Amino acid sequence: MEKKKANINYDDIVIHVDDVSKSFGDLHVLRNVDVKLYNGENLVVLGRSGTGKSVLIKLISGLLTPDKGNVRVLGEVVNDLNDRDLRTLRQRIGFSFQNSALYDSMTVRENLEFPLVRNKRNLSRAEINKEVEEVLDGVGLSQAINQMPSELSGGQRKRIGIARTLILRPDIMLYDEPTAGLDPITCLDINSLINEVQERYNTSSIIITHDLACAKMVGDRMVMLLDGRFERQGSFKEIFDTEDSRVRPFYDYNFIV
Ligand SMILES: Nc1ncnc2c1ncn2[C@@H]1O[C@H](COP(=O)(O)OP(=O)(O)OP(=O)(O)O)[C@@H](O)[C@H]1O
Repeated sequence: MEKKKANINYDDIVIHVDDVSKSFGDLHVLRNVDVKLYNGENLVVLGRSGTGKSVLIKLISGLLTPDKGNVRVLGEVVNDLNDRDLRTLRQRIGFSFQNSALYDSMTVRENLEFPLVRNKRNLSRAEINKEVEEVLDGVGLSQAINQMPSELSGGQRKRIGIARTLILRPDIMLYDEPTAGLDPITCLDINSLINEVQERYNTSSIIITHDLACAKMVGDRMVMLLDGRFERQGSFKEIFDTEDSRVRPFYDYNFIV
């Protein structure tokens, strides 16, 4: 399923990982990596386990600093920011991670209120209710407002997790393996949601995935980490139009085996 053309502003670079290298001792994870995320774009990052995709996300969110090069996010050089400015910047980034679980003892409403109350302290009760209802509607789960997470399916919990991130109206969304562990129909559902979020909230997103159907459905552009570099960039077709033995197995495993 090909993706609908998105409204991308190629004059506005939202994230620029600019000639970045990162090593841990003798392990050279990223070598002179250069990648840009444009305003309104969904960028898919592919790569084998252990190639440095999480390291890339940690560099973008300021949890790691590069050995060389700069990471620019929303006009700020992340590696130059002090703790307070980094916290402010992180509020503009939504993280949808596999382990960003919901609080089991709270209802869906309470789960969604939590980041709002913590980050926007001066909101009235009516404003909080409005935000919660709007964002739940946005992920198609208005009816779940008073349910406990344990009463929801894996796909629904994932949707609520994304809603909890969206409630702070981030400019950027970072999705780490959004379809991992979900059945194919729920995967389709989550992929559609990622595209709906892009359209409705005008977000720019990085999606890390091993699921090529997901990559194809949500990605406006793809990059593949190979031996510490983004050697392959482009459309799905451009990435996989190769006999490179480091690349072919991704395609073959997803679509042929
Ligand atoms: N803080 C750290 N200290 C030492 N080594 C690290 C650290 N963080 C990551 N690494 C190493 O860097 C390499 C890349 O790790 P990373 O977690 O980015 O891989 P990944 O591509 O996200 O893998 P996966 O798809 O399995 O999640 C791994 O070999 C990992 O052990």
